[in-house]
Amino acid sequence: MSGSVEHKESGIVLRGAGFAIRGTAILSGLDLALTERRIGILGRNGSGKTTLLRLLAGLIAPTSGTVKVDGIDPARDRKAMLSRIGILFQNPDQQILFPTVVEELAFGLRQQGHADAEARARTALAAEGHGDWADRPVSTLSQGQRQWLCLLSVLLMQPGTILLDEPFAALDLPTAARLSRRLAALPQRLITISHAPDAVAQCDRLLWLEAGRIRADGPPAEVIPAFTAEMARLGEVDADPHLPG
Ligand SMILES: Nc1ncnc2c1ncn2[C@@H]1O[C@H](COP(=O)(O)OP(=O)(O)OP(=O)(O)O)[C@@H](O)[C@H]1O
Repeated sequence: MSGSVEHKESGIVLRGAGFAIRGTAILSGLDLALTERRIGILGRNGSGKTTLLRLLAGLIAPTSGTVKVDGIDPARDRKAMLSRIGILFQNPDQQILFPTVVEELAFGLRQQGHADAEARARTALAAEGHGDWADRPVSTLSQGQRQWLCLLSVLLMQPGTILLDEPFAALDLPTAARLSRRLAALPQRLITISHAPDAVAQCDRLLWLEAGRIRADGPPAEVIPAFTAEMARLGEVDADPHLPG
C-alpha cells in the first residue's frame, strides 16, 4: 500500500477493515488503497464480494478497522457519497424504486439538490434516444433495458467511482457487449466484482478475494491463471465449506 496515496486521502482506503456478523468473520484484515481507474474483484460464490462492495459504498460499516472514501467515512456521511460512489447492482429490481422511468432517473438528482431534476432526466433520456420512455412504467422495460436505466441513473449523478456487481450476469451477449463498451468509455473509476475472470480481464488491477481475505492482488495476467487453476482444483473435490450440499 502506498503511503503517499494515504496522505492525499484520495481514492478508497481500507485499513485493517473487517466485517463480522454475530461473531462470524465475513471479511478480515483488508488493507487496500484503491486508486486505479479500473479495478476488478474476483472471487467464487460466498467469498465476500457483495459484502465488500457494500462496505466500500458505506451501506454497511466495518466491525473492525476503517474504510475511507476520499478521506470520508462512507457509512457516516451518506450525503458526501452521493457524488462519490454510484452502485450498479446485478439485479436492477433491487435498485429501482419508482414506477416510471423519469421518476426513477430524477430521484438521485433530487437527492443531490437539483431543483430541475425531472427536466434533467428528460433531457438525458432524449439524448440517449429514448425520450419517449420518460413516462413509461418501469415494469414494461426488459431486464437489459432496466439495467441500462440503472446505469443512466448512476451516470446522471456523476459519481467519481462506480461499483458494479456482476453487471453482465443477466444480460444476453449483444446487450452485455453494448454495456461493456459503454462502461469502458467512462472516465470514472470502476470497481467490478465478479466470479467470472472474463468480466475483469481488462482491469488495471485485480484483487482475488477468498474467504473474506485478499488472496492475490496484481495485474489480471498474473491473478487470473492462479485463480482459474484453484477453481479447477476446487471443482474436483466434493466437499466445499462455503457452499451447501
Ligand atoms: N446477513 C448475513 N448473515 C449471515 N451470513 C451472511 C450474511 N451476509 C453474507 N453472509 C455470508 O457471508 C459470506 C459472503 O457473502 P457474500 O454475499 O458477500 O459473498 P459473494 O462473494 O458476493 O457470493 P456470491 O458470488 O455467491 O454472490 C457468505 O458465506 C454468506 O453466507
